[in-house]
Amino acid sequence: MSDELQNLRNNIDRLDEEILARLAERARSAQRIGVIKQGNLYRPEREAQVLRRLAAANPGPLPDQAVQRIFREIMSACLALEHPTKVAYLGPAGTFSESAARKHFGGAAALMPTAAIDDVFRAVEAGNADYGVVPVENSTEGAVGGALDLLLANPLKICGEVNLRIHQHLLSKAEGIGAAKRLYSHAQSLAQCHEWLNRNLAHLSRVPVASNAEAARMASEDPESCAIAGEAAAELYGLNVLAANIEDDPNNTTRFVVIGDHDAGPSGEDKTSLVCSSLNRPGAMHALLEPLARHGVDMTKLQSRPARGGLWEYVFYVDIDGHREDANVSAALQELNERAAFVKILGSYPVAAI
Ligand SMILES: C=C(O[C@@H]1C=C(C(=O)O)C=C[C@H]1O)C(=O)O
Repeated sequence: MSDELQNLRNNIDRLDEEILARLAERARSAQRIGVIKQGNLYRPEREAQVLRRLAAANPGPLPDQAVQRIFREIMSACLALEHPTKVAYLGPAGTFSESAARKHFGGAAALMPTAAIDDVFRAVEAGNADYGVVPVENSTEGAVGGALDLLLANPLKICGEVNLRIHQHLLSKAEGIGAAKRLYSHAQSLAQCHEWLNRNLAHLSRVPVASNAEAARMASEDPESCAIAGEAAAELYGLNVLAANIEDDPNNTTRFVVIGDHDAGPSGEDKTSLVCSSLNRPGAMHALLEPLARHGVDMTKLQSRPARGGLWEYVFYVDIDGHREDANVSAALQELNERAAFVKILGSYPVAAI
């Protein structure tokens, strides 16, 4: 081995020991904070601030995202010293919801798969999980209506958001597509790859199933089939990737929200989500949203859903920039409240840091 190589490795060994000693010191500080806080240690706003500060201070050559992923894991491990955070998600193992939960809570969290989205809400409400992660919208396919309805009906709060780039792969137990007779996937995933499928596999019958992880499981038992699912499902079920990244939109992204029994404190870069309905008279919708513009509050999402119980009546899901405790947001929300037939604040939370 050359002297230079040996020297560099010696240097890395010494640095690793320094990093390890500092990690231990950091973990002890987090433990002491746990004693002072007594109770729930997790603070989404503080974690977002840590990740943003480190990205801003990053001297390179590691990219900001790599630095943030490393520190996400450090915080996850520090938090687990108290007790591993229990997070419910729409299962089974291998779904994109699982990847979103991992991305947000890190490797030390205890993830709990559930059979349906409403079970995620139930697990958190019953205290069987500390938090839940649910998909709310996809950049190709739009709103996940069921999740929006549950957010309205449920007392839980949104305390975070996760954006996950969704890469879809064509998977099979077989080495090639030649013998395949069926294609399994979730309807959302089939829709996200619609054009690619029409161009490349128009002859194959498409079978929608409960989740893409379930599709991967079925394909693992049936070599005459293939599935569309993500990397996590491919690994879990030992499938070959016959074609990678087959989503039609190269920016295909799903937005998830984190739900818990409280929302988050202000982090300096926040969003607030609410649901409202206007009085049923001309110009009511404009009157409802006008205070936002007047107080300089940016609206980043406006989505309507049919209101349960009234034919052709709608509720509106609104996301705005800022925390509900920020002066301009608080003033705008108070006026909106006076003008609306109904308002529910779903929560304020940090803008996704990674
Ligand atoms: C240590 C704290 O508690 C938790 C652990 C954090 C960390 O390891 O940096 C950050 C926020 C909390 O989720 C804190 O509030 O500062």
